[in-house]
Amino acid sequence: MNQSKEQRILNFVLQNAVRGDPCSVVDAIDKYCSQKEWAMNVGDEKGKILDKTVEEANPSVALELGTYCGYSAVRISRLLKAGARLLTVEFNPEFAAVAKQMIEFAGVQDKVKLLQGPSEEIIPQLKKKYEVDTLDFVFLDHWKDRYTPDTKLLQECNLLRKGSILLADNVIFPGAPDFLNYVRKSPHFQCTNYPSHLEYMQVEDAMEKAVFLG
Ligand SMILES: O=C(c1ccccc1)c1ccc(O)c(O)c1[N+](=O)[O-]
Ligand SMILES: [Mg+2]
Repeated sequence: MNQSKEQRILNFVLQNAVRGDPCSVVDAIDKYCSQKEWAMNVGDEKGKILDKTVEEANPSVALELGTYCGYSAVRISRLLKAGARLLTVEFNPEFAAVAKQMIEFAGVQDKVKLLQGPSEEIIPQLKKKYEVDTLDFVFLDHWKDRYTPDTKLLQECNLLRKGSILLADNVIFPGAPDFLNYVRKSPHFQCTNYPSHLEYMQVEDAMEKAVFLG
């Protein structure tokens, strides 16, 4: 059966990266997706903004919405302190299967828990089923029309605490206008915009950081 683009990306990583070396996995994905086939990984330019925000948050518990092939899960988890964990949610089972192999090859499987299913079902389970108290960092990179409802759901489920940092990808392209409107108008968030470009393209994009104020 014909391979999917995501399987081709994984195969390139298996052939060209170093097992147990997360940076080599990130670099291999960026090499493939910039030279061979575009894919919706956050990429290296926005990835550097992600890195800085993860370092600022220094999370004990982080959540990612939108695993895709595992690029940002590997990128985030390589920066986590000992004992910290990343929960990453992917709706698409084919993407999740590729991401699982990507995470294991990178050697970060002990830091990362991959949850396959709809974010709106998984978020309400985080406290009881996944033993989360509150989230220190949340990376939003899934369907853009889910950013706002899932942010509201995180608040309703008491998963945010004073100082929790949300970072949203693609707020310019493809765009998340209702999310920008929501967090920028809310008295519960302090927002910062980081202009950048769509991964592997010369198209304007940006990331938005929203710090929960309690
Ligand atoms: O929505 C798309 C998209 C739309 C159409 C075709 C391909 C991708 C997209 C584009 C860049 C992203 O960084 C990203 O996270 C996404 N996404 O789906 O989550
Ligand atoms: Mg994205």
